[in-house]
Amino acid sequence: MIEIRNLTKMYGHKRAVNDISFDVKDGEVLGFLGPNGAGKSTTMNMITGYLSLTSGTIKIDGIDIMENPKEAKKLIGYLPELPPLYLDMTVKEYLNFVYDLKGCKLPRREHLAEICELVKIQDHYGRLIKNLSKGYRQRVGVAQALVGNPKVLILDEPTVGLDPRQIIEIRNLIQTLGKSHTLILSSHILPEVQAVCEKIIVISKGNIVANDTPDNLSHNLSGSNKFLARIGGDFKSALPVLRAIPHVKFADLLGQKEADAADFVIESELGSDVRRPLFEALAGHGYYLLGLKPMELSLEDIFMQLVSDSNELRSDNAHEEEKAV
Ligand SMILES: Nc1ncnc2c1ncn2[C@@H]1O[C@H](COP(=O)(O)OP(=O)(O)OP(=O)(O)O)[C@@H](O)[C@H]1O
Repeated sequence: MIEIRNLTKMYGHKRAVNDISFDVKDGEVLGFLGPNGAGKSTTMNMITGYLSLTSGTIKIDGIDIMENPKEAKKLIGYLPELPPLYLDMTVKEYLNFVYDLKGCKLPRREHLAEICELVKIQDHYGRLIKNLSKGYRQRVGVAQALVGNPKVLILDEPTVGLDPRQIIEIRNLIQTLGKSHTLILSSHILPEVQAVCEKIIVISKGNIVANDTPDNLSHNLSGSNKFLARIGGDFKSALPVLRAIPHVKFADLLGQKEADAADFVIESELGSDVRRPLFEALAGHGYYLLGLKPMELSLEDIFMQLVSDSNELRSDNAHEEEKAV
């Protein structure tokens, strides 16, 4: 649905987005993640046609945003970081205004009523936007993005500045919208992306440093399979048993959590599944496997690792460039 090739944006001499390429499939919910200043908003603004490209191409459903901006923009609903609301309008006036602005051809009353029901603002339809809470204003921002029934929704930091309850409500709304749209969610809040996205792209200093599912990111970067096992019985001599299991590369005692049980960390080689041999070995030696859970890296850990790796890479390149000069 979205095809991005070799996209670059320069602000004068500053390279804000550096030769990035990625696809978003029809119906996919993509998290676009990165620290402040990474180039997220710049990328979103280029995809939505608000900002010109320095080089590269962006196609929405096969339509080139630069060659045919009007047709491409019809396919996109955009909620920028600062929603373009007119505070002195009522919700009704504002959504009708957006409807006219977009040249929407759908039956006006039914279409707007449907949107208000979906984002749950029907009870505030006649109220001035300036009198609404931040959470409700954000819903109005989402509503304007939905006018015209676009196939693609792009939401830039939709929960920034909201209180915890409002954040949960907007996240639930994003989840609902993700079922019927191709959606890009830009954020620097990891749990948010993890909660709603099937795929994650991490951008740092204008470069893509990861493009994968949340599970794969966590799995691949940890470089091994780590488990936390609670073992019952005479656990004091369990370590040699664990270490003798084929493909276990590390095992150690973490601590005693129950009267006759202890927790062990077990790390196996990547690509091997030691859960069954583990069970058999323990049972064979008279131990009880009381619990087994994966200890994958959190997205938080991964994010820090990716962003710092990309910084190291950049400073290496900078040294190389200095040497070349
Ligand atoms: N109009 C502009 N002129 C010059 N530099 C800009 C302009 N807009 C953004 N930048 C710079 O480009 C880089 C990318 O900015 P961008 O706003 O896309 O990042 P971001 O990932 O969206 O960050 P944030 O989460 O803080 O909004 C930053 O270094 C920023 O300072």
